[in-house]
Amino acid sequence: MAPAEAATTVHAEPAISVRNLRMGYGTKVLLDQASFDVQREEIVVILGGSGCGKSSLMKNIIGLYPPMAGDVLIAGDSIVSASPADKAHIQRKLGIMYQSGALFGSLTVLENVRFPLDEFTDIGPSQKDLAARLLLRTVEMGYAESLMPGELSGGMLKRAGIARAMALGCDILLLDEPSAGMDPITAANLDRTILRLRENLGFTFVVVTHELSSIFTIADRAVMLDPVSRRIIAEGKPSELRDQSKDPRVRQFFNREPDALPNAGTKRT
Ligand SMILES: Nc1ncnc2c1ncn2[C@@H]1O[C@H](COP(=O)(O)OP(=O)(O)OP(=O)(O)O)[C@@H](O)[C@H]1O
Repeated sequence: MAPAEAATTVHAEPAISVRNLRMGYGTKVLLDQASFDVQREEIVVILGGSGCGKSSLMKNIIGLYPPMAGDVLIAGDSIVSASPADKAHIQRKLGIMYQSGALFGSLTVLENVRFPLDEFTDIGPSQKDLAARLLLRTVEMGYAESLMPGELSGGMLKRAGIARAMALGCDILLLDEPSAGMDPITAANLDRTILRLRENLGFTFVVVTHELSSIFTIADRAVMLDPVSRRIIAEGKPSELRDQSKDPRVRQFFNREPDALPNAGTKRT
């Protein structure tokens, strides 16, 4: 394929396209009529109250659970209707890091990052080590390769988790609450890593997060879910949603306002 043609093809489709999705478990619907796109090299955050289905949406996007209705396209290919072989091929474009970072406690950091290469590739051991070292350097963790997960801070665990998620050559990363529970400096360092991966390597990100400072730092767009209506209630640039949304639930979230007190305005006797 000629370079010009390749460039056209690469940018023709959104990285992720969620189309009219209904998802949930059993008969319980968590989200319905959800449609949004994530463009290549975009950072989109998924927001919403606890239990509204953010992690479940990630799992539907990566094809771990089938939606009740609708479709999810990855670079134009449906992950929902793909054959098992095609689905595995599509999933190679996606890397996911769960809330815990989920490293194996009995393996060193380097072995953890090398693990997907051991499982899914037949490249030689020294090439695997080299690839794993490069990935660790990419997330500013080169110095920690021989440490055990139990010796890492929360921020280091997340970074190693990102390196492992990247190991199989994906270009779309889905991160589930990457900065939850971190001190502000560690969280800011992780935000910088995410922005650098986008700038330097062209990664696309979908990030579930509640952290307002992180949202305003990294997100090009936010998609907000609502557990009551089970719909997407807002989509757009975080600063515009904060300042211009007509929906009080959206303004409340972005301005970090508490709920109104039930008896507000009545005088206590
Ligand atoms: N595998 C499952 N089977 C059945 N119900 C599930 C399953 N996974 C999650 N749920 C339920 O679906 C709902 C949404 O869960 P989910 O983890 O997607 O929400 P969330 O928005 O990511 O929450 P949080 O912000 O607290 O992490 C919850 O009520 C949860 O108990």
